[in-house]
Amino acid sequence: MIDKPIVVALDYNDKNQALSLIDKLDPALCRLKIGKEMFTLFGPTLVKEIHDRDFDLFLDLKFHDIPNTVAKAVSAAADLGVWMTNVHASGGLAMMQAAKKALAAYGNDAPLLIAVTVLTSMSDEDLTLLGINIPASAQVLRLAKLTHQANLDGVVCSAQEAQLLKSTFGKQFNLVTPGIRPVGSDVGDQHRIMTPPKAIAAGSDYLVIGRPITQADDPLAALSAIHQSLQA
Ligand SMILES: O=c1ccn([C@@H]2O[C@H](COP(=O)(O)O)[C@@H](O)[C@H]2O)c(=O)[nH]1
Repeated sequence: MIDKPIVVALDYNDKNQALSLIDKLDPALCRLKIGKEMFTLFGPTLVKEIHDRDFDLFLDLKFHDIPNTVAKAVSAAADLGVWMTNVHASGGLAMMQAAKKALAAYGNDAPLLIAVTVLTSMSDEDLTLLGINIPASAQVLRLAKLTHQANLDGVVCSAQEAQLLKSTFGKQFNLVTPGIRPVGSDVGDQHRIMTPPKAIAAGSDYLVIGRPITQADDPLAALSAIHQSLQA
């Protein structure tokens, strides 16, 4: 198991609420993620406030645009000093290659660049509605191949595809898996889910976990129970 596999997804509309949770967390034990909601509300200032607290930050903005625009967007993310950022693999090979090339200028300071395959909220039926008539796992594999070809650092997928992708692309290709649900927690809008220990056993490198922690009555206790479940 990778060091610090848990990435807490902070999806709050209240910065103080987020900071009050962050201030109770230990940067030696977990990483953090902010996405479209918090970055749109609080921008680079929040990124700095999180970095000031010594956390590795995944800036989950899922860029999906023409190559030139995405290359500039990932460079802007790199300028913020984030640990990881991402694009949508369905933006295509040329877009992912342009993004990767833009980060070369940052050398060892470049963030990890990964690509979203199929959102964990989507089922096979949702793909059919988009005219994609193959199972989600097959579409994930197809987009992961493109991502690997573009030399990105890994993909966002569900833990349900982790075993297939690890055996296809090997250890170095990072698998970042949202849709993590401890036994008994609300599934919400997620479809392709797995528990934390099963996700690690399947080959997930990073477990992105939001509401099971942030919406818990005691977020610290929820996080600590997940930690414990991974040590067993
Ligand atoms: O396929 C994806 C890509 C990103 N996400 C993000 O992960 C978290 C999950 O939060 P939960 O509350 O644990 O469901 C959230 O920020 C999503 O934007 C994803 O769920 N699936």
